[in-house]
Amino acid sequence: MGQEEEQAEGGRCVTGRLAPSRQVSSGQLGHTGTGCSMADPAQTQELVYLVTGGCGFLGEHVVQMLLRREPRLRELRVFDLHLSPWLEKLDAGPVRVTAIQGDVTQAHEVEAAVAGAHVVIHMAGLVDVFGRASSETIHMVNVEGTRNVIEACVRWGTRFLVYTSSMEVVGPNTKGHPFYRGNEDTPYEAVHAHPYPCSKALAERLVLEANGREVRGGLPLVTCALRPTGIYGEGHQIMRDFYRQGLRLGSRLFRVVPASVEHGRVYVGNVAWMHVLAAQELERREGLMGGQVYFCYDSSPYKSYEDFNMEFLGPCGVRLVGTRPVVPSWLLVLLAALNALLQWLLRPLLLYAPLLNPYTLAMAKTTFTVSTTKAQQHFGYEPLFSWEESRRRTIRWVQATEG
Ligand SMILES: NC(=O)C1=CN([C@@H]2O[C@H](COP(=O)(O)OP(=O)(O)OC[C@H]3O[C@@H](n4cnc5c(N)ncnc54)[C@H](O)[C@@H]3O)[C@@H](O)[C@H]2O)C=CC1
Ligand SMILES: C[C@H](CCCC(C)(C)O)[C@H]1CC[C@H]2[C@@H]3[C@H](O)CC4=CC(=O)CC[C@]4(C)[C@H]3CC[C@]12C
Repeated sequence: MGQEEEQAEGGRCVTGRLAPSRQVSSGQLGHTGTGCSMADPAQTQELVYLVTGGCGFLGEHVVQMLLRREPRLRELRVFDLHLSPWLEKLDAGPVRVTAIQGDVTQAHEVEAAVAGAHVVIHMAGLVDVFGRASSETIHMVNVEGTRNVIEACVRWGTRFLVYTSSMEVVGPNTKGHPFYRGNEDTPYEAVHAHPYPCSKALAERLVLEANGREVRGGLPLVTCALRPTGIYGEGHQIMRDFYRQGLRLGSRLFRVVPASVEHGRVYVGNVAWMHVLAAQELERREGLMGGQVYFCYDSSPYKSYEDFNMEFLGPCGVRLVGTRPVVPSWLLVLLAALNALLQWLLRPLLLYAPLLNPYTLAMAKTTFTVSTTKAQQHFGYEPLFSWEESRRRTIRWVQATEG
């Protein structure tokens, strides 16, 4: 198992919004040392990568991972609706980092960012299961945004596209059927009603169907989709919310779903590593990997959502009250429905978006775990971070969030 270096500091980054018809304008980072970069000077640095959604929770880890683990990187374009301040502190070594503020729903902005890129990792999206955004907005960003990325690849001759999909493309379904230690071939009735899983399923289909399309220059586009289960780790907003809630409730949280319901969870560093590896290997193994889906997995234990969170919140002083749910199931269903009603009633006045709603309750109550080795077999993926290391890093981050 790898022991990744701490995040690098230093260097500077030129940021700027692209003019619609211009190609990417970029700034050369100061060459202030190699930092964490794994770049081997003997290897030619020729590749241009684009990461959409590169300033999000997962995106930040992917950007850092690419800088450390892709020695052929010449330029890294980070495309996001909101650029983060940490971009300015990146130590990119000899790699040029170009920050692009842009919107995936705007085809011309996507085109300008893709032009000249060899590989695109597309993870920009609206991750919303709490009713913050309308279903139309979710569709526009997640589906039409993905369509724009594909069309831009075709137009500019970009051959390799890795899409961040989700376990939600499969389930849990609206009937609450368990998916127990399933793999990519396990039969499951995938029925979606919520806008988020619907959008991820549609976008994933677009990406997989685009595999083999002829891009500018006559060569085929090679695509694959990675399906993380619930990601955790440094930067995970929902974990932070639970921690704050626990502190507000006197360092306690109350068990609301049975401990027997298991959830697949995966460490953000391993999801990032899997993206980098998939992107690197697509070229060499296009026949095998093109058009394929892969669950993201590692050695994190199977537990209920609440028990899993306690692996990190427990050492930070929060305890989980109850070996069984402290609230009867019917009452929880009622509260979730009440929250949905309140959200609807209050919408003209304010945004009411609590963690509990009928959809999140259904998710929390349904077992969904994966057990697969497909990524290992197809492109040699092994988790970079052990469970112990993932846990240690996450605890340290939770402790620091309230510090
Ligand atoms: N967080 C999780 O547990 C899981 C996430 N995923 C997927 O991973 C990807 C990344 O998710 P997270 O990092 O968790 O979410 P995030 O919300 O932290 O990151 C998404 C990024 O996309 C950007 N973005 C949103 N709309 C955009 C637009 N119109 N144009 C350009 N950029 C835009 C956001 O500014 C943000 O930086 C998403 O595609 C999500 O569906 C999949 C499975 C699990
Ligand atoms: C917020 C839920 C837990 C709270 C339940 C309550 C209020 C009863 O205590 C989370 C339970 C399962 C989570 C989802 C799951 O990990 C899969 C996901 C995949 C994605 O692609 C995006 C995130 C998410 C939908 C994740 C969101 C939070 C939960 C619903």
